[in-house]
Amino acid sequence: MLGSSLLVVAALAGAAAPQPLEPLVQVAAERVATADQVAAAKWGTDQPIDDPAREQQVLDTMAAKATAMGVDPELTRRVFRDQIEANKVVQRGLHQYWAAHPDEQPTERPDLGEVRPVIDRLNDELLVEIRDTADVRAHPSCEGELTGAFFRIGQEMRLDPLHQAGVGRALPSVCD
Ligand SMILES: C=C(O[C@@H]1C=C(C(=O)O)C=C[C@H]1O)C(=O)O
Repeated sequence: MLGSSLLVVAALAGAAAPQPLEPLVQVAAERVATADQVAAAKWGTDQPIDDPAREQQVLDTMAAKATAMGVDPELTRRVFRDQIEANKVVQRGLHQYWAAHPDEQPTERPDLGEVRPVIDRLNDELLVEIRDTADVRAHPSCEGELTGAFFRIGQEMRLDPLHQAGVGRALPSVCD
């Protein structure tokens, strides 16, 4: 009897505590990772990193979807503004790196028209996470949870410093 209780306690102690913001940070990191493809699509073309029309479309689309899902559209705009800035941090970093290291420039040019639907899908996933984390985002422990998730996901995905910086830029509006 005592033995089996101890086993239960040991199992509970070993089980990872739920980390409610990790899925959100994971999606943000996957979105940041798309910057590699976007940067390669634009490299060597006259297509600028900043595309204000596309940004407006992302913000308006996600705000409308948020409203339909009962999520605050202004919060949604802030969070997605940060995702966009984060993506551009990584694109700029890569363009600077490639300019300085010609050997490492991309040898193929992805089609931006194929990358953007991937970003659209991640946008939808992120909005679901925003909706599903309302309680933890409003809690005083949010910043601590977020910092922990930021470092764990960075390690799990083996992010390099540029991408880790990108994910950091994606997160300031997450906690209420
Ligand atoms: C990712 C792109 O580059 C920039 C970043 C965007 C984003 O993160 O959604 C949107 C437009 C561009 O300013 C892109 O052009 O699609």
